[in-house]
Amino acid sequence: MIIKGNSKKFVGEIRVPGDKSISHRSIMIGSIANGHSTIEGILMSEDVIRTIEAFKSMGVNIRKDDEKIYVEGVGLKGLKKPISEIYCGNSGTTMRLLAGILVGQDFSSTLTGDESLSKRPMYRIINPLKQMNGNIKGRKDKFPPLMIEPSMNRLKGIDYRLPMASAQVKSAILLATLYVKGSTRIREDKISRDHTERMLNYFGCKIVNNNGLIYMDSNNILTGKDITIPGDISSAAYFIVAATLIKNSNIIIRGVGLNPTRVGIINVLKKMGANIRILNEDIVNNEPFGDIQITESKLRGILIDEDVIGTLIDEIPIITVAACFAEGRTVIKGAEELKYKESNRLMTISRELKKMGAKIQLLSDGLIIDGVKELKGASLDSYNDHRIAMALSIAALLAQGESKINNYECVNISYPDFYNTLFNL
Ligand SMILES: O=C(O)C1=C[C@@H](OP(=O)(O)O)[C@@H](O)[C@H](O)C1
Ligand SMILES: C=C(OP(=O)(O)O)C(=O)O
Repeated sequence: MIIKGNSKKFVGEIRVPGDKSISHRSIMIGSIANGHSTIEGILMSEDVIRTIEAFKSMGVNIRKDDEKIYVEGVGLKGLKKPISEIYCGNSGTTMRLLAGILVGQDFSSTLTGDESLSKRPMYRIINPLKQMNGNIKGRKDKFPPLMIEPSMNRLKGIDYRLPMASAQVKSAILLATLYVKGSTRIREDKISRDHTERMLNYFGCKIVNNNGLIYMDSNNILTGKDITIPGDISSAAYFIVAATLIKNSNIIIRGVGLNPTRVGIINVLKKMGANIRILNEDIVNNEPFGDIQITESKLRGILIDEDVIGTLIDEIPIITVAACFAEGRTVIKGAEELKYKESNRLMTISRELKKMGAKIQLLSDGLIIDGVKELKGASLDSYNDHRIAMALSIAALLAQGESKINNYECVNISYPDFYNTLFNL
């Protein structure tokens, strides 16, 4: 993909596709609920398609027409043994959350992934699921594939302190709790997204998240529901940063999810000096959403520390791009989790932006970014990581001269329409 720099103003209204985290959960929870669920606004990207295919392979009837997805929930115990391994592709969310559901089934299953997912850490879910009496193993007990055997109705609740801020680990435990005797208590010291808690609650489950202390009872019955999925703030993030930095820009992004555990990008950019307004706030199926208006503004460097990292974890590559154009120094700390994503994002984003003239120091748990006057076009690589490809594309638009983004097709993982929306703007 060739991108010419020096982009002219962004003006207009856009929508971004449905939230990826909520899309995965709508299929998973809809499939194991009793009765029909209708889902509007789902993200049809490679990661979410992996989740849809996984549940289809376990006998769930999932149909799509132009606008909606119809899921015939089979109930907690209604899934069937898949005829082969379940391939989770590039999707950590698919593998980790699905493992939580599968430890509660009466059949054995194997979860595999692509080259990137096969290197991502799984001990973080294997450990708590084993403590719950789940019968789950990984390669060297740490990596995919995951092999799961029936636990013979021996699953029990757990009292667990999350060792890292991870919604995927928390969600695997909560989904397994649907199949246990007793109750589960999870303590999270740092915020992670709470879509699972919100959706389980919406489907009728007894669950509370009180400032990071989550309590869930067993013996829940889930009932199918209608779900509308708000736009993905992680996808909106690229346009929010672009409109902030491109002269005379003024855009509105309609219908974006504004869950407080996800709006770190907005809080941080505002603190850096961005002109961002939230309009028309509302709530749908327990999830807040609204419109975001962004006008061009000057940014200054700030400290982004570990307390907020969980609320903007997937946005750090694009925040790093914003920081390159801010006045002064931006320090990102407590972001070690970025090393365990589709690529080591601390390393990949800093390495590629440096090719454009960025001033970035790599720390063991973050980055120090000194603002520069300009970036220059370069030949860049995404490392097959969708968030890196999109962040670099915005950097390329803002740079002087032309850039080439190699391996840009990975945007299909979370945002197949990314380049269409970008070039229309
Ligand atoms: O639960 C989810 O939907 C996700 C949680 C986050 O991962 P971790 O739980 O590993 O932090 C995030 O990076 C990922 O894109 C989606
Ligand atoms: C890390 C991500 O997703 P996952 O963990 O589901 O692969 C992401 O979308 O940036």
